[in-house]
Amino acid sequence: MFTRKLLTLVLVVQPGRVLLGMKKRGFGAGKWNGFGGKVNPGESIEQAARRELLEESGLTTNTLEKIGNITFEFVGETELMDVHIYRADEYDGEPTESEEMRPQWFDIDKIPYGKMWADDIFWFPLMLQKKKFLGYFKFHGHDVILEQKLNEVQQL
Ligand SMILES: Nc1nc(NC2CC2)cc(N2CCOCC2)n1
Repeated sequence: MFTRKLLTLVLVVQPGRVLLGMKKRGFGAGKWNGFGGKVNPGESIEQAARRELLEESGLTTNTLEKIGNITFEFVGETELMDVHIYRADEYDGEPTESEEMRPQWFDIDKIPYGKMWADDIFWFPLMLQKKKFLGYFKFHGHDVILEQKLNEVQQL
């Protein structure tokens, strides 16, 4: 009944601040988010995460740590989004605007949750505490969460 679309999301975190990108087009345009997107055939999820990070922000990293997996359902749609979330605590390069994303550093206490996907305010605190989590969010449209589950786990 449901198919799954594999997607990636990378959050680059430094002491006291996190790098977000303003999505300039496509899915989630107008929202701040981490860097990520689709997994191509023949690519591992981690390789896709690294590729999207480089394409969208100009950064590479040696320290990609898997920290979460969230499944998203949209009422009336049969394709679930299976988002694999990573944290990078170190990076190489300079944040660079791309066609997709305009990167900007945010102090941890000034994360613009009102201009991000509605789920982020729930799991960002776990991500920032380096906790690992599994989640499920049921959306009505792009703004209303009808149901949610979020559990900390010891391993992913
Ligand atoms: N932060 C975040 N929240 C999402 N919520 C679901 C849309 C309701 C999706 C998403 N991404 C999906 C697209 O690929 C990048 C990550 N990233």
